[in-house]
Amino acid sequence: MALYAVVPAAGVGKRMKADRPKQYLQVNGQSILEHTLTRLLCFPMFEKIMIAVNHDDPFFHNMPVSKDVRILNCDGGKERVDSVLNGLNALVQQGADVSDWVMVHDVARPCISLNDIQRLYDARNEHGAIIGAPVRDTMKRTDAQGNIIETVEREQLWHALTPQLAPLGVLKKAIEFSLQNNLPVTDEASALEHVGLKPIMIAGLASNIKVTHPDDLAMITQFLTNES
Ligand SMILES: Nc1ccn([C@@H]2O[C@H](COP(=O)(O)OP(=O)(O)OP(=O)(O)O)[C@@H](O)[C@H]2O)c(=O)n1
Ligand SMILES: C[C@](O)(CO)[C@H](O)COP(=O)(O)O
Repeated sequence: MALYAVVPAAGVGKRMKADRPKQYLQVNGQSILEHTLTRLLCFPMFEKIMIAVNHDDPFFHNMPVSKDVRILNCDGGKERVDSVLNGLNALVQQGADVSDWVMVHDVARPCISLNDIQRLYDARNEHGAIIGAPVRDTMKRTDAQGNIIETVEREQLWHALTPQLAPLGVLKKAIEFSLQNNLPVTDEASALEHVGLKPIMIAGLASNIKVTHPDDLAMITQFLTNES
């Protein structure tokens, strides 16, 4: 069975408060999107990489990486889950089979390691598998005013990261079911859980952070500089 990637990249990056969507901010002379796609392209097993971009995206199609033979693109959607579903449907339209494997990876996670991708692929199963990082700190829940309400048990508590893997048809049906039933889907595993599946957690590098807030830029610059 073939392996495909879907890269949700149609967000606007509100929390980054930048002059452009965060995936187009530059780090070491390249946009975050280029860092991420270049890294995914280094994993030879990806048959095709389907990136979901905003319909009016003024940047993507002018980038050399958009011309790579393995890079396909489709329109993103209102929410991340809609962009992912659009990507899955676009892959099927391009000839992917529902029995093929798909990994979904945020464009905003440029520090993904090829080793983590390989380990996720090696863990492939019908329930799905995701890359995560175990929580390291004591976790607190607060009220809206920041008053600590409780300490959250952190045993077996993880940060869900990406990529997240599943059989393409299984994930597509799980997302469609979740949307039809108004169930919350913030990652692929939550959709799989909604249909009773139990994806496996694979411990990955904590450096695989999602660029979300302005202070994340310094961190990924450090990670990407140290790797090069
Ligand atoms: N409608 C959307 C919303 C998000 N994403 C993508 O989903 C990933 C994770 O989402 P997030 O970090 O929340 O990105 P944004 O939605 O851009 O950030 P914000 O919530 O701060 O606006 C990102 O790669 C983003 O581009 C997407 O493809 N389509
Ligand atoms: C999918 C994800 O990266 C898992 O941690 C995360 O949920 C995406 O960010 P969002 O802000 O929830 O869209």
